[in-house]
Amino acid sequence: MSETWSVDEHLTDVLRGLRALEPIELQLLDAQGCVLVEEITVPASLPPFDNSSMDGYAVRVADVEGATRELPAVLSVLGDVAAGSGELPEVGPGEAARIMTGAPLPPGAEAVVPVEWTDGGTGGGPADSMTARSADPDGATGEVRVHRPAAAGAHVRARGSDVRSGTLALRSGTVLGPPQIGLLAALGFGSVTVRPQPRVVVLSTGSELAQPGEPLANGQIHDANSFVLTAAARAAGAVAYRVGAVDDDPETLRATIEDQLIRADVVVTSGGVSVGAYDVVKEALSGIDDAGGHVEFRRLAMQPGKPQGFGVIGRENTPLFALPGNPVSAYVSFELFVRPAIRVLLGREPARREPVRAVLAGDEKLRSPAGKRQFLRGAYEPPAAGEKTGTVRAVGGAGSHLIAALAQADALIVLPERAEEAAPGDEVEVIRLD
Ligand SMILES: Nc1nc2c(c(=O)[nH]1)N[C@H]1C(S)=C(S)[C@@H](COP(=O)(O)OP(=O)(O)OC[C@H]3O[C@@H](n4cnc5c(N)ncnc54)[C@H](O)[C@@H]3O)O[C@H]1N2
Ligand code: MOO
Repeated sequence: MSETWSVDEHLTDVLRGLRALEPIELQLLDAQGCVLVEEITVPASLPPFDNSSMDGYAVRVADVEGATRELPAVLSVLGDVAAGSGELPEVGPGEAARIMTGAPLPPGAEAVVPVEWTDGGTGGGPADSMTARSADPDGATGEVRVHRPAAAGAHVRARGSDVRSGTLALRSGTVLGPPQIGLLAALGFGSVTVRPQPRVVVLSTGSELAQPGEPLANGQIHDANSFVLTAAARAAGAVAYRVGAVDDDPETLRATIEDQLIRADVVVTSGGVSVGAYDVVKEALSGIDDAGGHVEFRRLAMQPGKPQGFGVIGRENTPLFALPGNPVSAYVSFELFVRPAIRVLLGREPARREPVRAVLAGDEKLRSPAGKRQFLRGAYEPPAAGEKTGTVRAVGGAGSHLIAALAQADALIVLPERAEEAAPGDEVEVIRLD
């Protein structure tokens, strides 16, 4: 491990061999966050039929022409048309049908007058609302007095006014968020063809690790990394499986990883990659596996996150990231290398987060080791009204064990290799973590 790689060289090497996952057909809700790989053409117009946008009365325009409170149009009510009604009355001259929002406009009717423009069939003043059918089963009989005229098409949502049959609803390459899933459902698609979410298996290593919720024996700490990395994988759009902590024993680790390969598009480990006598990941994965896979361990010119392992393992050449064990190092490494890899597998562009510029706030200089790219934790404030640049202040120090400060941060302050310090008021590069 004498050579040192830059952050950019490592990321390029990591992404070089990765391709988006092969498309599969998924049920709508399983496709959330996935990239669509087919053009969706509208099979049938939406709405599928002319329907009412108000609770009221479906009328003929000529019947309500000139109607006023003093001289109402008096129409005989044929009955109710509720949403979902399949059988519709024919509305003839002098007639009206009581109609609910979303119900099909019955033949003969040309407009809807809202119930508030009528006496609601009571013979009294203007109605506020209809009486529930359960309380007044005869509410849709007798006469209704209409107090205002309505133009043709008033309060009617025309067939195809949302989307027309045969037009393009969603382009291939669209990321399916809640509104797109809603549209697909409205169009009647139960499943779609997408690039699936990568399955990421996360395991941490270290005989000192205890499961959160369990008491600590002497020398033990709770396993934070398998949780932060699983959560980060989910936030990046993957399906993540947390295996938990494996003891510092190379045979156990090898066997655990092998068992997990069946459900992994990516494996992420934490810990055991530095130069100690118990650095189990390095020990278990150095060299070439039975299927010809190989994990390379490197030293990067960055802080935190100096020791890194990356390669492919098993028969499927599954990418494996061996991240350093310090919790901040593990998380920062994930954001810089694993997240872009997940985005590539998802087929999502851009794979990397675009950094933004921000003015360094606070009253202390930040220091950075020469020749290393440093990622300090920061709290970012977007630009104030009229400003172009936001501000960022450092949260906590540079130590890679400072997980409490990490939890207060929403950004990484990037100090480049050439910089040894940044002073308050300087413009710095920031990677936002939201
Ligand atoms: N002589 C040297 N020592 C170290 C070097 C070096 O260059 N020379 N590099 C340091 C750097 S930088 C890092 S980063 C770490 C990386 O160490 P490992 O990846 O081997 O990780 P461990 O030794 O297993 O653990 C490091 C640290 O993090 C704690 N840890 C580990 N896993 C978890 C977890 N799942 N949850 C919470 N905390 C965890 C662990 O207890 C250690 O304190 O090596 C330095 N040493
Ligand atoms: O690479 Mo280590 O992450 O500096 O603590």
